Amino acid sequence: MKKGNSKLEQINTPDDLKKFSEKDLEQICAELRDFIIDAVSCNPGHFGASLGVVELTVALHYVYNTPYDKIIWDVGHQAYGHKILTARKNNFHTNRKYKGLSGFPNITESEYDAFGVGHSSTSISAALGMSIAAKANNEDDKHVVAVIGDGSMTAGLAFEGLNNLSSSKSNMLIILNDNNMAIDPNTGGLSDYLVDISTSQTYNKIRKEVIRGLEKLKITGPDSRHKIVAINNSIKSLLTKQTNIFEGLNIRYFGPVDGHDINHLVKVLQDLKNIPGPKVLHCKTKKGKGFKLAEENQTAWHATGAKFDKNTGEKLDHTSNKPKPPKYQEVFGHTIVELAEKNKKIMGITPAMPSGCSLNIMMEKMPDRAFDVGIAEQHAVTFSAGLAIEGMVPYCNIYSSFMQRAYDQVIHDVAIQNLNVVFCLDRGGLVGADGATHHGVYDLAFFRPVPNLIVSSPRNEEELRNLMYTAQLPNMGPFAIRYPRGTGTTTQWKTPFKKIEVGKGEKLKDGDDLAFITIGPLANKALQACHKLDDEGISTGLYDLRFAKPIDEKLLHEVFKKYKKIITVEDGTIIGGIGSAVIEFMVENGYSAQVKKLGVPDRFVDHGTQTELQHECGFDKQGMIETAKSMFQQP
Ligand SMILES: Cc1ncc(C[n+]2csc(CCOP(=O)(O)OP(=O)(O)O)c2C)c(N)n1
Ligand SMILES: CC(=O)[C@@H](O)[C@H](O)COP(=O)(O)O
Ligand SMILES: [Mg+2]
Repeated sequence: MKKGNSKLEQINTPDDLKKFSEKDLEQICAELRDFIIDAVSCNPGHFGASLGVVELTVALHYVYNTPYDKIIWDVGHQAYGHKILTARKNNFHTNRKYKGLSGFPNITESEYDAFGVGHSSTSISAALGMSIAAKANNEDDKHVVAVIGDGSMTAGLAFEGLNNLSSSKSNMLIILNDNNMAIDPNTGGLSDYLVDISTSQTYNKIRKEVIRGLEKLKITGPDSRHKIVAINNSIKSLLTKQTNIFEGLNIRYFGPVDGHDINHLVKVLQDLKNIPGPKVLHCKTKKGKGFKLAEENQTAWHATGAKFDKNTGEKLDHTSNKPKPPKYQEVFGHTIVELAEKNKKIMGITPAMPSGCSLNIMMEKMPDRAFDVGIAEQHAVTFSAGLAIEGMVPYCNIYSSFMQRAYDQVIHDVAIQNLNVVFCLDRGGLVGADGATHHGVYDLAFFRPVPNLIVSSPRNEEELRNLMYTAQLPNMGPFAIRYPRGTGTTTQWKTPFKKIEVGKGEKLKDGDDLAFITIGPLANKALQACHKLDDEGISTGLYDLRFAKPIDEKLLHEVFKKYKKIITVEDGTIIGGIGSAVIEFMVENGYSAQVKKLGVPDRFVDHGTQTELQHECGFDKQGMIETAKSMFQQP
C-alpha cells in the first residue's frame, strides 16, 4: 500500500476505525492482514490464527464500543490484529520480545485487553462473570463478547461455562470461530458436529421427508401454502432445538456465517447487539487466510519458529548446517515408539499437542495406541488412569504449564491408586517468548508433595530415554519426567536403554569449598560455572539430584558432611522446589550450612528468550558464579 492511500496508517485506536465507512472495511482488512504478515515474517510468533480472524477483529472493534464493551479472546494467540488496532501498532515489532509486547492479551498492557489469557477455554466463564458483574454495576448497556475457537471449545472448562450460561439471564455473545483446526487437526465428535450443523444436513433431510409425507397425505397445494409454512416453521424450531447443542441449552444459535465477509459480519453483529439473552454466533473461517502456505499447512504455520520471506514463505533460519542435537520433544517422540515396539502395553496420550510434543510420530506409526484427546488435560490424565488400571502403561505427555489444569486428576485418579501412569512434562522451566502463562515452573513444587509420585528430570537426552525406559519397568507406579523446551546437548543420544535407579542422583564433580546441587539440564551450565570458579580459586563440587522425589538422601548426607556452602539451582520456583527440599533435609537431619536457592523467584516472569529470562532470574552461569562469590564475601 502506497503511503497516503493507506487507511491502516490512519488508525491507531478503534475510534479511528469507526471514522471510516463500511465500504472501506475491506481495504482495512487487507492492510491489517499485510501488516501481520509483515510483522511476523520479521519477528516470529503465532501466525495462522490471527490471519484467520482479521475480518472478525475489524468487525468487532467497528461495531462494539471497546474498551467499555468487553471482548475476551480465548487463548489469545489470535489477537495480533486486535493489538494492532488498539494502540499497539507502532510497537508491535516488539511482540514477544524481552520487555516488549506480550504475545497474548494482558490486562497490564492495555485497557483493551479485557482478560489475561494464554491457556485455552477460559473465555466463556470469564465473559459470563464480566457480564453478570456489568449488571450488578448497573452497566446494562455493556456488551460482553467471548471469541472462542473450535479447538478451545473441546475443553471441559468451556462446557462448564456454557452450562452455567444456559441458566443465566446474561446477554453475552459467544463467537465460535470455527476453522476446523486446533494446532493440529481438531479431534473428536465436536468438530464433526460443527461441520454437521454448518451444513444442517440432519435438519434438511428430516424437513424433506416431512414435506414428502405431507404431499402424500395431499394436504399440499396452493391454498394450503400458509399452513405448510407454519408447520415448516414449527418443525424447524423443533429440529433446531433437538439437533443444535447450543439451542438445546437455551443459548440462541446464529449462523454459520462466512467469517471473511466483513460487511456481512458487521451487519450480523449490529443485529445481535439488540437480541437479549445468551447467544452464539457460529463463524466459519480459514486458519492462515491470505497467506497461501499457512492456509495449506496450517499446523506448520500455527506459529513460525523463525523469520521468513514474506513473498516465498522460505524460512530464514541462519543457524549453521552442522548436525544439531535433537529437541527434547523429538527424543520423547522417537523413544516412545522404540519402547512401545518392545512393550505392547505402552500407549501415548496428548491433549491437543501432538506436533508440539512429537507424539505425532507414534500416532502415525501406531494409530491404535496413541491418542490426541483434544484440549482436555483433565480428561487426558483420568483417561490414562483408566488405561493404567487395566494394565496398560500410558505415557501422558502434557506441557508442564498445562498440567496445572489436571492437578486434581493426578492426585485423585492416579497417585492415590498408585497407578503406573508416566507423566511426560514437556516445556518444564522457563519457556521463553510465550511468557508467564506458559512457563512450566511450578511442576516440581506441586508434584513434590504428592505421595507415591516419582518426580524426575533428566540432565540430557540420553537420560530422558533412560528415565522413559525405567518408568515402564514393573512396579513403578506414577512416574513424572520433566524436561525443557528446546534442544539438548548431544547428537549421540540414541544409546542402548539403561535402568536408572529411582531416587539416585549423581556426583558430577568433587570440590572443597562450595557445592552446587542441581536438577535437569542446568547441571551442564553449573559445570561450566564450577570450572570458572575453580580457576578463580573457589573449589566447587557439583551434584545432580535427578529426582526431586524420592530425593537422594545418601547423596545429600555426603554433601552436607563435606560442604558448609551450598547453592541449589533449578529452572522452577524457588518456593517448593528442590531448594526447599534440600533445606528441609538439612533441618530434619540437624545439619547447618549456608544454603542459597537459585531459581524462579516469587513473582511472575514475563517473556523473552530463555537465556534472557534465566539471566533475569539469576540462575544462568553468570548468576551461579556471582552467587558463589558473594557467599565468600559475606561475613
Ligand atoms: C489449556 C491449554 N492447552 C493447550 C494449549 C495449547 N494450544 C494453544 S492454541 C491451541 C489450539 C486452539 O485451537 P482453536 O481454539 O481452534 O484456535 P485456532 O488456533 O484454530 O484459531 C492449543 C492446543 C493451550 N493454550 N491451553
Ligand atoms: C498458544 C499456545 O499455547 C501454543 O501455541 C504455544 O505457544 C505453543 O508453544 P510451543 O511453541 O512451545 O509448542
Ligand atoms: Mg480452530
